[in-house]
Amino acid sequence: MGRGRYPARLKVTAPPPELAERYYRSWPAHALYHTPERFPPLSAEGLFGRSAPLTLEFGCATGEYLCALAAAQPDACFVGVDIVAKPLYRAVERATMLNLANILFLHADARLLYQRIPDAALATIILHFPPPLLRNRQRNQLLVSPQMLACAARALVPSGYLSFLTDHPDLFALMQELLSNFPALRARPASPSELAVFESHYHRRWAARGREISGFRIERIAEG
Ligand SMILES: C[S@@+](CC[C@H](N)C(=O)[O-])C[C@H]1O[C@@H](n2cnc3c(N)ncnc32)[C@H](O)[C@@H]1O
Repeated sequence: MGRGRYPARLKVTAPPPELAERYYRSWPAHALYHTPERFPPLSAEGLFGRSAPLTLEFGCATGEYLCALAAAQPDACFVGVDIVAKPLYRAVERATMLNLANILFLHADARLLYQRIPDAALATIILHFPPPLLRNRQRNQLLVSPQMLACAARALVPSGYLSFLTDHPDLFALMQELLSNFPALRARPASPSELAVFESHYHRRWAARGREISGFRIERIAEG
């Protein structure tokens, strides 16, 4: 079954400079790879200049889910990352309409960001409906990976958690298999309604197609 071309079809334009300055950063892959020290640490201090619980969404698309969280929790900070720019332009429109002061969108490859996240910088990581790139030639593009889990095990605060949802049974099984190598992370299967405060565009889309949606709540174990 096709996964759709929704972001490619979006009719949006790049935000004007004042809104880009407020809500949008672009961290190009070649610069992140060769000169990562040019970029600030991915933390509340580094990006917002304040100390606050930080939620990071890998693959946030149009920011629908993250903007709703940011509006509900004005004292916390939120960063949405996506490798495609167009949906992030829509995310900036949403943040502007809601006049949010606690959210940023980062145009970047999540896989190159792990190294920029300091230890214990994140309260929550959201990984909802990442693309199931399970063919051999796509495997190195997967966000469900040992590198992402190693990042979570180190970058989450103790008792912080990663919320993972997928409509793809093989991706769920892969996550389960990888988790067994991370004793610092305690995972339990969790229902979509426990993990998501509401259903995003993709959530609704896969549910409407009758796909079973499953997830894990993956917590960093607090040191004893
Ligand atoms: C199916 S959408 C899910 C959107 C959102 N999380 C939701 O729940 O509705 C997956 C998103 O992951 C993004 N993505 C895929 N690989 C990525 C990567 N390496 N880094 C950042 N974003 C990525 C895609 O561009 C796409 O917007």
